[in-house]
Amino acid sequence: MKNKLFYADYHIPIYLIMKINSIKQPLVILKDINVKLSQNILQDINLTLYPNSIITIVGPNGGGKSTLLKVLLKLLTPTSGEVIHSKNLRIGYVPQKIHIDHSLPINVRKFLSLKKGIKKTDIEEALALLGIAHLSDSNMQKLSGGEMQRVLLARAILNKPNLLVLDEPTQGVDIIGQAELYQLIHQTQQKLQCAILMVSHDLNIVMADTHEVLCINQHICCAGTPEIVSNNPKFIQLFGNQFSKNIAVYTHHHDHKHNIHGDVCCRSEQHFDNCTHKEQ
Ligand SMILES: Nc1ncnc2c1ncn2[C@@H]1O[C@H](COP(=O)(O)OP(=O)(O)OP(=O)(O)O)[C@@H](O)[C@H]1O
Repeated sequence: MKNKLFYADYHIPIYLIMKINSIKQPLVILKDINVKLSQNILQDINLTLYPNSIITIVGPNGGGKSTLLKVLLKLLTPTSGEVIHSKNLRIGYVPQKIHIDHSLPINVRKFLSLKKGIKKTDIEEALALLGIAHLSDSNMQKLSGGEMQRVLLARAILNKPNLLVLDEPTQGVDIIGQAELYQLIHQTQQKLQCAILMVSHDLNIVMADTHEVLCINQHICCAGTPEIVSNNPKFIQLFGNQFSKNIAVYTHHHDHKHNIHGDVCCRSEQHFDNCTHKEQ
C-alpha cells in the first residue's frame, strides 16, 4: 500500500512537489474554458498541467471528459476561454476510439510508420518499451483488445512526448489486462519522464500512481489527491459511498494537513475542519 502523502516512488512529500511545481513552467494552461454545443458541455474549467504530473479525470458518462481532452489538444475550439501550450510541448494521444478500415490490411509496423517523420529506430524503441516487439508483423485487425491498446500507446510515444493524453486507455481490456496496462503506462511515464492526463473509470486501480484527481461533470466538481477527492461529498454523491470506500482502502489515513509552507497544522478533526490552510 502506498503512502499517498508521497509522490510516486520517489518518497518526496506532496507539499514539496507543489512547491517544485510552482517554479516549473506549465506544459498547458486552460483558462476559463466553456463549451456550448446544443447544450452546455463544459463550464468554467481552469486547469494547469505541469511536467511529470499524473492527473486522472473521472466523472459520469456524458460529463464532458473527452470534450475537455479535445479542447486541451486543440482539436475542438472552446466557445470561450483560452488554451495555452508551452513552446516545448510534445503531445502523445491515445483516443477513446480508433477506426481501422477492415478492407485495408495493415500490420503494426506499417501502422506506426504512418506517423510523420518517424524513424525505424523510433518504432523499434516504442515496441520494445511496451513489450510488443513480437507483434510488429501482426495484422492490426487480428490484435486482441489489450494488444491494440499497447500498439496505440506505442504510437502515442513515437515522438517522445512530454505529455501523454489517454482517453480511457483500457477500453476493451479484461480486468487482469487492465492492471497490467496501467502498470505499463506508469513504467512508460517513468521512462519518458512525461506528464500524464488520463480519463479513467478505474480510479481504484490508477489511484496509487495518480497525483491528482479531477472529477468532472460539466464543471470541476472537486479536485485534489485521490484521498481528498474520494472523501469529498460531491464525489460520493456522483459515485456512491461504496466506490469511495473501495478507494479508501488504498489510501493512507492521516490526522493532519500541511500548510502552504509544508508545516504540519490542524491535528485534530475539529481543528482540521476549521483549518484555513487545507491542502487543495
Ligand atoms: N459534437 C457534439 N455535438 C453535440 N453534443 C456533443 C458533441 N460531442 C459531445 N457531445 C455531448 O457532450 C456531452 C459530453 O460528451 P463527452 O464525450 O465529452 O463525455 P464523457 O464524459 O467523455 O462521456 P463518457 O464517459 O461516456 O465517454 C455528451 O452529452 C455528448 O452527447
